[in-house]
Amino acid sequence: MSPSSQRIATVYDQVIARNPGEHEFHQAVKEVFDSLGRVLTKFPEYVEESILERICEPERQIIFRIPWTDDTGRVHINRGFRVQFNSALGPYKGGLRFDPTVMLGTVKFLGFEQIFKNALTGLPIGGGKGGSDFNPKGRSDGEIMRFCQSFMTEAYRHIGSSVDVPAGDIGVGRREIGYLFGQYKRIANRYEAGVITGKGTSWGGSLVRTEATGYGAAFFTEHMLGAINRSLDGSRVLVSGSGNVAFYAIEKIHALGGLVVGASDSSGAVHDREGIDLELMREIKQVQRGRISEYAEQRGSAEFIEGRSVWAVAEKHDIDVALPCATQNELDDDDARILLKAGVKAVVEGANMPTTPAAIHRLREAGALFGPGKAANAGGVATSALEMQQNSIRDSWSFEYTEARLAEIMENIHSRCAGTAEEYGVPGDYVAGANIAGFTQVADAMIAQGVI
Ligand SMILES: NC(=O)C1=CN([C@@H]2O[C@H](COP(=O)(O)OP(=O)(O)OC[C@H]3O[C@@H](n4cnc5c(N)ncnc54)[C@H](O)[C@@H]3O)[C@@H](O)[C@H]2O)C=CC1
Ligand SMILES: O=C(O)CCC(=O)C(=O)O
Repeated sequence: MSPSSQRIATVYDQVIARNPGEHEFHQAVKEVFDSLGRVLTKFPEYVEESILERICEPERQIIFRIPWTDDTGRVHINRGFRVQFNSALGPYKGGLRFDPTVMLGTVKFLGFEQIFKNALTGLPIGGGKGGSDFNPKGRSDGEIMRFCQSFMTEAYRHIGSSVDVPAGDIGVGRREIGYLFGQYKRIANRYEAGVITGKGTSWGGSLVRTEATGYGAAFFTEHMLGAINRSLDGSRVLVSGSGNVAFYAIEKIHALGGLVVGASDSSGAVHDREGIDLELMREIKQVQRGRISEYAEQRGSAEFIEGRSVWAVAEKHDIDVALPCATQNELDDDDARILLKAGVKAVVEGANMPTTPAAIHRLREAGALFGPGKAANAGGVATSALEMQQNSIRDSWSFEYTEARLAEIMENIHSRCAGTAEEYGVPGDYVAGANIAGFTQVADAMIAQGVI
């Protein structure tokens, strides 16, 4: 084992020992560390300055009680988190997730990913993430509002437009951002628009932020396919999920000439041979907040596959491209096998860490392209940073201009990942390219800022 590999193994063992039971955090750290052997050999100062040890330790972790009252008057207690991971490049930036599965390890894995993703955008934002184990499913608007107000009653002390800027993630969309911002404004007694992103466009939000993660993932996919002389035009595509990221990924893939023949939610998947009808999907998922089975009930060309993931559609349909856009570890080794048999050429992560390490290995061994989330889904946070820019100059940009900025940022991320992979002797390895490019930028800034 080389001295660099030895050091990486030692620090990884320390991460496991210091963060027991946080398996998703361990997984995220390992995926980055696996790319860094050559980097540490080339830049011994990263070892001398203990950058690996420092980058795995959040600068600050806040855990708090969230009491709230339901519509019957019953009091509930949830747990809130904000992990302020790394501020070497700018104020902490990253979303909030409201989901019953959220625990400290979840927020740490997401916050860790966010450090490198935010670096790749080329914009001045550090890495952070937050959330709660609150389950918004089935809750009334009033209950959601009271929960968000209680969350912000504690969180407001820790955030600010130059300190830490939250946004949405799973279970947190425009409605929740509104309630969170309203409570911040009330307690802080100032209209500090840049304190949170994903706001409504009439009160400080940026056009394109809603669409940005999905659109960005589609742009990134198009660049990856371009590198092997293919394109989304005419491609048969599967997208998992049917939330914010999935919906707008499907919209842009269709605009670029692809056909998305499957989507899903946590109850199952739909297979639609004629392509997902987004107006029907919008009505069911965004307006009625219903289940995806209702889509199949109302659409003649669609079939509901109960309790299975969307990758099951690849047992019945040839597939060129797959975009996991729902949640972590949702595409495993068996799914990768099914997708490869169906002819998949590229898997691109719209979600954060949705592909298991074994699945990534299988896909890459088989010669399929693999686009990691920290690069492919960075369009959301990048557009959040554009929202912060607009807030600070009290301006709002047109849809066309903002989308053009997003497209340019995604093109730059693609060429940075591809170029870095080439430079380190692993052409086409977007995982290594993204990890090395993000890590070196953050590490250099940490060294420049001293031991803090
Ligand atoms: N919203 C954003 O701007 C960004 C989100 N992401 C990531 O994208 C992913 C999706 O986030 P959003 O679309 O914002 O959340 P969302 O709450 O709008 O949608 C999540 C979707 O995933 C589905 N889902 C959850 N668990 C599932 C499972 N086990 N199997 C199948 N479907 C399942 C839900 O039914 C829902 O359709 C997450 O990993 C998130 O961290 C990444 C970058 C930015
Ligand atoms: O826009 C943001 O700040 C949040 C984006 C996010 O949470 C993510 O990239 O996973």
